[in-house]
Amino acid sequence: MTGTTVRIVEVGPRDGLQNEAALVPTDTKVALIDRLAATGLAVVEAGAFVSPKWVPQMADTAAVLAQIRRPTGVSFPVLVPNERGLAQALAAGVTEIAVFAAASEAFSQRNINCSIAESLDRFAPVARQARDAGVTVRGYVSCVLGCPYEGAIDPAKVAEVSAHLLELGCAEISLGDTIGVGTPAKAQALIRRVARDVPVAQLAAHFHDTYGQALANLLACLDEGIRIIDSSVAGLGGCPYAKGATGNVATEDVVYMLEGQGLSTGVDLDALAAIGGWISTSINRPNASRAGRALLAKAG
Ligand SMILES: CC(C)(COP(=O)([O-])OP(=O)([O-])OC[C@H]1O[C@@H](n2cnc3c(N)ncnc32)[C@H](O)[C@@H]1OP(=O)([O-])[O-])[C@@H](O)C(=O)NCCC(=O)NCCSC(=O)C[C@@](C)(O)CC(=O)[O-]
Repeated sequence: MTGTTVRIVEVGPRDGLQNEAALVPTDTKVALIDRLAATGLAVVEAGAFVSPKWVPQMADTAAVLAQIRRPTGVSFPVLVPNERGLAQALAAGVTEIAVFAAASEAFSQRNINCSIAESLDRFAPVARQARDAGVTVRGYVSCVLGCPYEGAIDPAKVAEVSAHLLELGCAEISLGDTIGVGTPAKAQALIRRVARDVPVAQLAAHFHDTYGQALANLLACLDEGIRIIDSSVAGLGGCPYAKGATGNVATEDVVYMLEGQGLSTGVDLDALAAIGGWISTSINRPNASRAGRALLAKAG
């Protein structure tokens, strides 16, 4: 694996901040995204065109997109739940969107107020119109290793939803352990099952770190050929539907582990650690990155 490149999808400004109770000022979001985009990250998820009643924190996504610098080589995808969200995304000049489904019926209802089948029907015209406009589409599947309402999830269901998203034209499918309950053997079994229906090169691992298993799970996924990892600077985030659920695995921790394993990320870890420290202080939350805290302590 040494020398292999792993693409990191930074989801902090979206998945991380969407759960903050206090509204984060637009200027802070813009500064966060601009700083992240200067670290060597190729993808920084910038927001979501969802209902502001459901997720008030993402209500300023258009304003954020209007103000960020957009350096060449960095993409700034946004989440889109329906055609209305797509229209807003296209008006904002995005080049990449993500639709989001779940492998759990109960989670799908709570998150987007419809069944899995209804969500996939809803995404069909979204994906088609996006691709017609030259916009790349990513697909998320939530609850791939467990659901706060349904408990264990059958990997075959994850494979079925993932394959459907692929058929709709998603360029890649991100597998979300939304509540961070997975363990390495389960993560490995999941990837093996899903990879029977979706090429592993088109799969991303999106792990929350609630039970402290995310890095171990990622290693198991890397062994299975996964080369796209979602993570959140300073481990920002949580899940409104699962008490105690923490944010995504911290980007600093992922970069530290990958580079230590001889894998290449192209990301400036010291710069990332500084951003993690800054955003944690700015929004008054603990910095959840172990590597970030260690690097900041070392730097004095
Ligand atoms: C899907 C809906 C819209 C259905 O919501 P609904 O209430 O069933 O739909 P609706 O069509 O009846 O719309 C309700 C209201 O929202 C408005 N609306 C409708 N669409 C939009 C839009 N695009 N932008 C702005 N406003 C919108 C619409 O106009 C209406 O406003 P009202 O008439 O009541 O004033 C809603 O449930 C929703 O927005 N859900 C978003 C939930 C969300 O963002 N969750 C977090 C992201 S997923 C995630 O974090 C998991 C992930 C991806 O990270 C992976 C993992 O870790 O598992």
